[in-house]
Amino acid sequence: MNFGADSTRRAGVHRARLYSAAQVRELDRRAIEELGIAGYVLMQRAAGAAFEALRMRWPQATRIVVLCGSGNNGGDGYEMACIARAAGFQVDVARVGVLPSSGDAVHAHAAWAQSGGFVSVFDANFVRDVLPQADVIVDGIFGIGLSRAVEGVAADAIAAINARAPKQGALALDLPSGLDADTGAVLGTAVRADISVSFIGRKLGLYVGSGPDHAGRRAYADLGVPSSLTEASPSLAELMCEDEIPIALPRRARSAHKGSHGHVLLIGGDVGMAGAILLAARGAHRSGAGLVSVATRPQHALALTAAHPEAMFHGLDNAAAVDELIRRADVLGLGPGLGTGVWSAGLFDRCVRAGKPLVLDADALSLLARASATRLAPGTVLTPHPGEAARLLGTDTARVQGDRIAAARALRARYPGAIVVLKGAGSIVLGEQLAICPYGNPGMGVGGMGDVLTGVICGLLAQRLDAEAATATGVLVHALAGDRAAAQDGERGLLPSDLVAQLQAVVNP
Ligand SMILES: NC(=O)C1=CN([C@@H]2O[C@H](COP(=O)(O)OP(=O)(O)OC[C@H]3O[C@@H](n4cnc5c(N)ncnc54)[C@H](O)[C@@H]3O)[C@@H](O)[C@H]2O)[C@H](O)CC1
Ligand SMILES: [K+]
Repeated sequence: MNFGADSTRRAGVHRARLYSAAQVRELDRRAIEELGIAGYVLMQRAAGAAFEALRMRWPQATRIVVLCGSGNNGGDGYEMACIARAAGFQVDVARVGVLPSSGDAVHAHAAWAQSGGFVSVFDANFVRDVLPQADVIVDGIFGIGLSRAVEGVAADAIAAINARAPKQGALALDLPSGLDADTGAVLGTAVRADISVSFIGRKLGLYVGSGPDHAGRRAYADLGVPSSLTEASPSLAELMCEDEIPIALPRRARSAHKGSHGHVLLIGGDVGMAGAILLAARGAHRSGAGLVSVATRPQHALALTAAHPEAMFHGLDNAAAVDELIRRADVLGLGPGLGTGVWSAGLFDRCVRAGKPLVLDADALSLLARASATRLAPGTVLTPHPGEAARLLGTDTARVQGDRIAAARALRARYPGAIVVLKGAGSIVLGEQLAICPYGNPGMGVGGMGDVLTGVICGLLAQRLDAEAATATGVLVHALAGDRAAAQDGERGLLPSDLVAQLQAVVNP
């Protein structure tokens, strides 16, 4: 399967592009009208690519069931049935809804019928008698044409796919049916696939919202649409990739010394919340900062020094004492365990006015939400999770999660020039570019992981990456370290310190 060159070259790295349904339709149209690639040929290529992906994922499979909707996604399914049968597979096809009545899918259905193929009606009998025989179920119900919440027989078909036996696989054509191609929202119900094969352009919805939960492994086939076309067409976002790290973090000069790698000042750790600022300090050190200072409550300074002697811990009785520490630092990270009381608010005001590279996280974001008139210096990094984003936007978490891209854009509109991280499955980094991180895992849904991220981003800023590069690279490094930690002993029980332990390997690829 050809992995397309639908990527953008950033600093020598190929970042795949992510598209909306409308943008892919435009690509389809231009491929057909400008390059003369017939829509039906694209459909045949889509079916061929999907069949190749099926063979690679399930090499022992000999029997498949293909569930076809009434549109061109169903057309892909009929074509795939023809190819599988010609390859010697036992193939059962059922229509979910009506047969195609227009478009290329009509030809595909005709090809299946002319090859002697039969089309069953998807119903309870089919679920009882035929579906359980399949090694793999192919989801050709809906693709980018999904336009409303799924119900009726389509919902029944999706439920049947999701109730498949553990030994059965599910391959989604273009998108898991029921998933919104643009936002990754589930419209009523959606297939949980083992693999989704996306055609011509990778759909953004596979990487954000509920996409990561439904897509399974995300494969892609360009169907022979040349990069000259995809590169010239608008896309919604870029997909971060591991290859960026050695480009963003070049080898160090042999003559380097601790002053060469910047000085981070982390501020937080209000009474009883010292752990958060300690995790941030470790994150900053493990991402390569030369010097790390921590401004915290006096009663924590001694214990923290014992826990992480590599950093310098300063106990502050009052906020004014932080001015000298800010003067000596290159980068400020504010928020982990900061609290929102008088001491905390005084530190917030001083950091926001300091005019130094600044990362605001956790309680600093709560203080920012309260300080409605605050203007942030361009390049300030905000790292909210969905709940913090909702507070900053004056909305609720469900709205943020319903369209994460829109929420990130709203945050950047509210704080012009800020670099926004919207954390969660498919973390979003919005600066000049909109980038999605496809790495990370549910084991990272543990308190403290965000504190580490704050430290990592500060550490990269201290090494003179620009705000957007430091933020994107920091999110990428953090997620990859989380995946390495999960690969060791699993996701459940994963701790921030396990992720910290993987950082050094990730930042030295
Ligand atoms: N040349 C091309 O365009 C290629 C397209 N490919 C495949 O085509 C689909 C998009 O096909 P389309 O016909 O536009 O829509 P769908 O098949 O995704 O949807 C079918 C049909 O269903 C109706 N519908 C929408 N929502 C619902 C709902 N909730 N309940 C019931 N019915 C619904 C609506 O009328 C749709 O038209 C694309 O994803 C690719 O798989 C080829 O792969 C490449 C060439
Ligand atoms: K589908």
